[in-house]
Amino acid sequence: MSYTKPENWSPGEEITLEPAAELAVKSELNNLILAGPGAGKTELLAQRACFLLQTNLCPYPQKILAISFKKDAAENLKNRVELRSGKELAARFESRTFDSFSKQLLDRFRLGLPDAYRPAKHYNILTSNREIREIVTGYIIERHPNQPNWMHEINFNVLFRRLSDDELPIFEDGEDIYTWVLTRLWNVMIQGGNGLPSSLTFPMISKLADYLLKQNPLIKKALQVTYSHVFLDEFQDTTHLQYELVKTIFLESSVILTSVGDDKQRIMGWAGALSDSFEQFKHDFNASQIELTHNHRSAPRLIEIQNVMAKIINENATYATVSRQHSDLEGVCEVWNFQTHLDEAVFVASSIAKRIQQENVTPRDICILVKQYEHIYARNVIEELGKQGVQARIEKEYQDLLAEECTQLIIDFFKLATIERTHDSWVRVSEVLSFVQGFDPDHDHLEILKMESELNEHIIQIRSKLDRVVNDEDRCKQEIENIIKGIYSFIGVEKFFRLYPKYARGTFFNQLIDDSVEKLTTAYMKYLNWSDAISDFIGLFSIPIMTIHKSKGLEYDTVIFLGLEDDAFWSFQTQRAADMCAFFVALSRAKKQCFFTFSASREILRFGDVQVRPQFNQNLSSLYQILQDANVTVRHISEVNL
Ligand SMILES: Nc1ncnc2c1ncn2[C@@H]1O[C@H](COP(=O)(O)OP(=O)(O)OP(=O)(O)O)[C@@H](O)[C@H]1O
Repeated sequence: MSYTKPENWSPGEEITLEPAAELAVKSELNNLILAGPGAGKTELLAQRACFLLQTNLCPYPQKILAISFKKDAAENLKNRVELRSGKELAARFESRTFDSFSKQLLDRFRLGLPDAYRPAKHYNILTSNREIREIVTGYIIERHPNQPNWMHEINFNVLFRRLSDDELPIFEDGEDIYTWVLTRLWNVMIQGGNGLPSSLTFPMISKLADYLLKQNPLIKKALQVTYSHVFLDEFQDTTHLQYELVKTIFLESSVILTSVGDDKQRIMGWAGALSDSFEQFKHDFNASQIELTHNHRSAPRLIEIQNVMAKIINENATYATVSRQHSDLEGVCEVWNFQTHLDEAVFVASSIAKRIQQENVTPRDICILVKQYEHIYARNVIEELGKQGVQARIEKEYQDLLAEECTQLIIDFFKLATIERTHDSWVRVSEVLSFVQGFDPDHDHLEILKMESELNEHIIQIRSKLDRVVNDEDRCKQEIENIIKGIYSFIGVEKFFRLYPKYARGTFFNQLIDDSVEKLTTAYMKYLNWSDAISDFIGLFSIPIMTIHKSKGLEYDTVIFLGLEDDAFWSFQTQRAADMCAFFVALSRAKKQCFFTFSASREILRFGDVQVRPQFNQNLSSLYQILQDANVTVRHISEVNL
């Protein structure tokens, strides 16, 4: 492998780094990089990874660890690095979510925990507080029926918080009822019994990983040697637990940390994001602060509005400047007012349809955002879009599945068997196969040629099977399932699991395969041709609909936010800062156009029922005032306009 000298390294073709970004890319110190939306924070991490790998400043065989919040963000970063530096170098770039990183630590080093805190090998993962409450009220009461009336003294919100906050091991303190419950809760969740499997939540997993590293300094040392550099993306949303784990592993080591973030996009406060993560990081890691000012994403008019909002969220916010790719007047932001959600649906759907038909915009360039309950807020818009021949889908049902390597591989095999020009898929599949087989691309030429010829054969077989799929849902599903099983037995499931150990545990892999089979069947039955079915599965034909939380880090030509109303922002009075940040995230996803709707009546969820209710914007009046001050047009759309 030949490496580039640091002084000769340059970023990719379309990328120009502002001086502060170049400094951050090449720095050999701990840095906190602060920048607004679209400033290229994620891009900067990708560039920095390429710089460190291509120059060998991350010296072989050491690795870079990048931690993101969402699976698709981690995947996106990994893909950008792979694209620029090739799979071989990118193999030393480990891009993960916090949850997957802490789970991997626990799974690998579980035996380093004392018995009392060692979960079963195949523990269950719980994702809701409701399940924990059931364990407390069911299992603990059953085992300790004679305890005093402690249930009445327990505030479950405090208990949930302390389950992830209290240091391990927990010591019972007679003065503190919570320690009594927590000791038993940890015990029953770790050991399981009476029909309950060993069960953990992700915060508990993080806590256990932290505990195990504190107990085993040698494992900690090994991690410090494994990684030369660590990246922390979206650092504004780091929780206390996550930050503790980072400190436990990397504080006072020679590992170089780069954190990037934007305090105006802090929208995970409800999930325990630290409010002073930037200050803590600078202090603990003696990190320098670097600020970026360009906005590479949005048109000038939108940046103008973002700048107004940014100052209100944080009076010290840096003024974002326009990157050169736009003309001065570009960018549209409007509020659309309707009498009913049905009027809203008709107008939104026809505006979208018009834009797609007349302006060369694809469904994937447009995004519909809501604050919560996508299926309620967007139901009528989806229906109206359908009438106009435009598909829209609730993206969370696909986002995680499509970000998985095992799903991407299935898509690549299907593309190779059904679509003609698929060079990228060929390269990806043959790279995975070489990796799985342990071939060295510089030396094992003959083996790779043989493998590629077998791959070709296998693809021909898949093609003939796909050609025979019939217009019968059950048989179609069965055939797709067989083809996918065939793909994994061709690759070698055990070997594939060694490359991605996350799939070897529990039923995760099987669930992903079942889900892919289900969704591919639905897509095929819709089009009865494979090229369209695959495009549909990966979402090319549909407008994505998601919550603001799910839209973090993403960007679209046009963003339409449905329901800028008091009911959607029900906590605005008590959580003004968090809701302003959420609004800012929505606004800043748009490259060219951003619309917010208000409807005087709409369907909302009330006491478990969907009901039509009048809507108001009094609680949001300060937000509307900001939009008015920024000269955002408010359009009243009546039946006449429809
Ligand atoms: N240096 C650059 N030159 C040109 N384009 C860039 C540069 N950096 C980023 N971009 C482009 O600008 C857009 C925004 O970049 P990116 O997603 O990295 O921003 P971000 O700061 O992470 O945004 P956010 O915080 O809003 O999620 C992307 O389309 C990216 O390709």
